[in-house]
Amino acid sequence: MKILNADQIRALDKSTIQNEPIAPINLMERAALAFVDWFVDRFPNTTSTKIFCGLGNNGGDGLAIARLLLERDYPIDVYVVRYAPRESDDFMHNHRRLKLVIERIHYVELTEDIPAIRHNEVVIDAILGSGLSRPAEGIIKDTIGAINRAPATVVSVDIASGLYTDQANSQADTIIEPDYTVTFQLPKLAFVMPKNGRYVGEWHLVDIRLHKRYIDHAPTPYYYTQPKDARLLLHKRERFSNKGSFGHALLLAGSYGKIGAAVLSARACLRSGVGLLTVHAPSCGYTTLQTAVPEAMCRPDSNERMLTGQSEVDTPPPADYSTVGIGPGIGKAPETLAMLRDLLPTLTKPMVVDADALNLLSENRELLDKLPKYSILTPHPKEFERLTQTWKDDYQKLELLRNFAKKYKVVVVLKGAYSAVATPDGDIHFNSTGNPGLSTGGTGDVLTGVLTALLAQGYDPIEAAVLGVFFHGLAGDRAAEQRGPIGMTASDVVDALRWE
Ligand SMILES: NC(=O)C1=CN([C@@H]2O[C@H](COP(=O)(O)OP(=O)(O)OC[C@H]3O[C@@H](n4cnc5c(N)ncnc54)[C@H](O)[C@@H]3O)[C@@H](O)[C@H]2O)[C@H](O)CC1
Ligand SMILES: [K+]
Repeated sequence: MKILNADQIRALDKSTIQNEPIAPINLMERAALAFVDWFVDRFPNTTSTKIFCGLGNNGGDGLAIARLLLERDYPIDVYVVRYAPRESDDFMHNHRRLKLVIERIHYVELTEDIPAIRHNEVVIDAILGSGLSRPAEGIIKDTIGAINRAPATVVSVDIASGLYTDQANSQADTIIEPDYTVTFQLPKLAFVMPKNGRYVGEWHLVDIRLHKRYIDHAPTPYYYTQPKDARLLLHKRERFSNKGSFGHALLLAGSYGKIGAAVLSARACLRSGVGLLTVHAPSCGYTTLQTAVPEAMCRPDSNERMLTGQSEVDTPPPADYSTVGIGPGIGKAPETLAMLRDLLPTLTKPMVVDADALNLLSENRELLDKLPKYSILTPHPKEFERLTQTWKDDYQKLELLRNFAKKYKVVVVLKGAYSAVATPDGDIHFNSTGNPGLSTGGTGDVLTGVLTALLAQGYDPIEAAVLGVFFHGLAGDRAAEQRGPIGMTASDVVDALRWE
């Protein structure tokens, strides 16, 4: 699913109006109806509801919503926040229509006009929408503040008033903090910015049948991965295939005290469909690995405690494996750095690089150019900051992410809420699965095993990253359902992995 910017959403409106064709006021009516269908499913018509309307089309939506809820016998109070001398045409049209069916419309011009809001009420926020062009000031700011301080449930129409659709707000901006945002047709970039969580709440899409051809042709680097997008990427398994058909992966993982990371990534790799797996780990981990992950072959490093790459067990060189995954629990010993330095020039196929392997790259940046093209890097924000620089906001972070992926021709999975998959051609795919329970030790090791398995099976690296992040997050959601987000562990995520 595409994510369009504010200008494109405006152009999409126009294109729908021209090509359907449909009168603007009827598109507004369609949007209002879609919102009301969502609303009546969640709030009974005994719910005391206050609708705050601005003077633009977001406000126009609010007036139409008020009229439609009144027709459904909801106890509605309407407050028009009169912040400017001019109203939009569609606002005026709905203003006239509403006055015919409602006893009284309240006008908020001074702070004393702002009503008290009770805890059992629902506030519908239709003050400012995607047309926000400057921070909320004056009576709008005061009204937003009052709504945020109130103990009511808040539902924002299209986007929280005061939140920019596709650019950073400043810390000082006053923005509605909704429990829900009901937006039209496509998600907004603001919704997948981790720092905006409190200004979005739980967001829902309602379809208002905007012009599909415009959407299909609209250029954007931003995408939102939905279940159907991910499932389309899944390779079907042929009946008569053998383990050789699904690749032989090599995982370089573990150090003294962190053999568990190697166990988790190995188990996840096997749970993600790899044909064969060899784990190269320090010899202290040999018995553990052979016991905990009997399905994996183990190549013990000559060093007891850390990876040097040497082993008395003779196996093919890393380049002969379908894919190499490196990083979980490896530490940053000089011997391990030396192994990485020797390893990279020998590899041409995309690999998976995680955790301390990323940190070693940050500290030895000349190695970045040695990465096989289209390798998948899986930093969490701190590791990404070390690879690049600090950023002032989520939007600058996206630019850093896109530039890094393009510069080194790698796929970067920036883990976190709405994990972002940045591709060498400058696209970013935001993930739709996962939950805060995944921020528990070891889930990154699990993702490394998942991605290594997908590359070993021949998935295109971009597809592997989008697919792997999706199903890893889905397994996290299942684990949270079974154990709760607090009690779940990375092992639960491995056990919850399912590929269908
Ligand atoms: N396709 C869709 O998504 C549809 C969306 N609809 C609704 O239309 C709004 C966008 O309408 P627009 O008039 O462009 O923007 P606003 O309603 O937000 O109007 C704001 C209005 O006020 C001015 N303004 C901007 N920032 C401020 C500010 N900080 N203080 C005061 N005034 C401000 C600006 O000049 C604008 O004109 C969208 O959100 C949906 O709710 C359609 O109804 C249906 C299709
Ligand atoms: K709004």
